[in-house]
Amino acid sequence: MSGRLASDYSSWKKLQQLYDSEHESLVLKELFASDPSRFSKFSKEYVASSDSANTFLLDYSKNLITEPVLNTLLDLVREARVEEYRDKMFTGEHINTSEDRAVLHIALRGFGEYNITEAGVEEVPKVLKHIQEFTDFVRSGAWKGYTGKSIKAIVNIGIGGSDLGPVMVTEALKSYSKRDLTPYFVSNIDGTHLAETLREVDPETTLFIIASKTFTTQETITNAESAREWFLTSAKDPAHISKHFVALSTNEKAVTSFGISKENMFGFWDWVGGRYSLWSAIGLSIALVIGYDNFEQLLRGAHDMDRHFRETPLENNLPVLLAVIGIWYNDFYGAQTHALLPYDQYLHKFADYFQQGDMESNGKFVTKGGQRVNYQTGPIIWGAAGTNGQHSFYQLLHQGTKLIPADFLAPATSHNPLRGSRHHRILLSNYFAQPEALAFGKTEEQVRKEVGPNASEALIKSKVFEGNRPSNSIIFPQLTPATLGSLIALYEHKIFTQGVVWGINSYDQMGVELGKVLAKNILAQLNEPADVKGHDSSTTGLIHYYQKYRKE
Ligand SMILES: O=P(O)(O)OC[C@H]1O[C@@H](O)[C@H](O)[C@@H](O)[C@@H]1O
Repeated sequence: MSGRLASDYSSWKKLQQLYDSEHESLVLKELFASDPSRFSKFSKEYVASSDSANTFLLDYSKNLITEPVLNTLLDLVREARVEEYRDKMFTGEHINTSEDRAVLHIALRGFGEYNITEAGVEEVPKVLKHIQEFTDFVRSGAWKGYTGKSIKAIVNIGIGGSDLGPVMVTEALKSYSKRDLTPYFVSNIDGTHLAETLREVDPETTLFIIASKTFTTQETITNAESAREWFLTSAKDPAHISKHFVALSTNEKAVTSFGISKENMFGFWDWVGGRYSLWSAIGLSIALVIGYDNFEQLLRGAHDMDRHFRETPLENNLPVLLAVIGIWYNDFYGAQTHALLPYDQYLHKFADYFQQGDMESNGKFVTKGGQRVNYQTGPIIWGAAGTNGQHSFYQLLHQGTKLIPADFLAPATSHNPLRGSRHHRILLSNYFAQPEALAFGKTEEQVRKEVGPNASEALIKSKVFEGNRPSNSIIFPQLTPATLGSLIALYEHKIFTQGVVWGINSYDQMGVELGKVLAKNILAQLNEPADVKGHDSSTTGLIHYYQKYRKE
């Protein structure tokens, strides 16, 4: 994160040489055949320091790496001074230089372990206590709505980091949820999102959580105002708002001027990035759904991974290993994307979550020092829960022309062991089979044997799997709050490590601003065709078409 170009590092140049001279010989089938200890060499078991039940295995042996490649990748981490920047993060230095802010989501789950002087850190326990008390109050039924009924539905109104984390985690930990408290998440400014949600809920038993770090985000504030209007149509008296609206924000002034009292506000601080905020007050909906104790387990799981990241030598440091393997494909093999493929229905939002987590953090072409990079930075993150993807896009993973590194994740035990876990065994057989098929493929010779002598050459060629397609596999005993916390933090620190190597600021998001400004300008021009000014002919033509056909 020094602002230097990564391509200037001697280890980067060495990696380029290694790639040029060796990539053709990096063939998984041969690498495995020539080294019976490859799995034990390139896999590691993680055991959380405070909880031995929180454990997982990371198998990275099915990657196009050798020990010299991996060692050089780790040299790159050293040359980029990742450990020094990691320590700066953990001591509260302002590593988000463009905004002059510390990056302290780690302190939200630090349980007082760090000696950080940044303002706000000392208030973390107080906010957690507030979350705990409020959560217990609502879940027990003691918190009553304006007609004296208990809360049955919570509607989180937020977008980006104020939505995706709570959505992903409440889905992931649904088996821990209080089933008579239904969560809804409204993010899109498209009125359909709010309207369809309001059809499902009753104003007398609904709690609205307005989640916005800034409390100025157009989508969230507009949705919140519309929700308040809907609520008051039934409740009439604005005094009832205090029983049905709470806010999660850093902006007390905006919260109170919206009509939510200070007592109903859960605060956090500017050093919590939106996409790293589920550990903060933004996690209130999570705590309401799974209960405070489980929320705390989630934080503890993340804290244990923080400790692993801080204390483990680079060779055994799991976020660092994932990061450097990603860099190898992204910057030397030219891979454009990275797939996250959880074989767990509960994790069906995992890839969506890390789309923001990774792409908003590392989708940047300028270093911290202001130089244009001459290499690729963050990959495109995408994915879906297995086995659904197998019946749609896996064709391209197996036989397409693109290299798509992928992470496969799965629990050994399901929370829903239907028919004596028959479903789960089938699921896991696919989880094991797909990386195997990607890595080792099927040769022309094997195909010929299968199809017999009368098959056409074209048919034979179409059935060949070239293999040599890399992946990581992560397997854990069961998806628990603590394990999920560790897994999320694993990927957060992977993103951190890559950002430092690429020399970019992973903690601002300047790239989302331009569109917001243009939309504001256009919004003021939408009424009259004569007002549409200052655009290119394409944008003007599109707005005129809309004006011709719109109905109010
Ligand atoms: O929580 P807020 O302030 O409403 O912001 C929501 C989102 O707003 C987006 O504009 C940012 O790019 C995200 O990072 C952020 O999470």
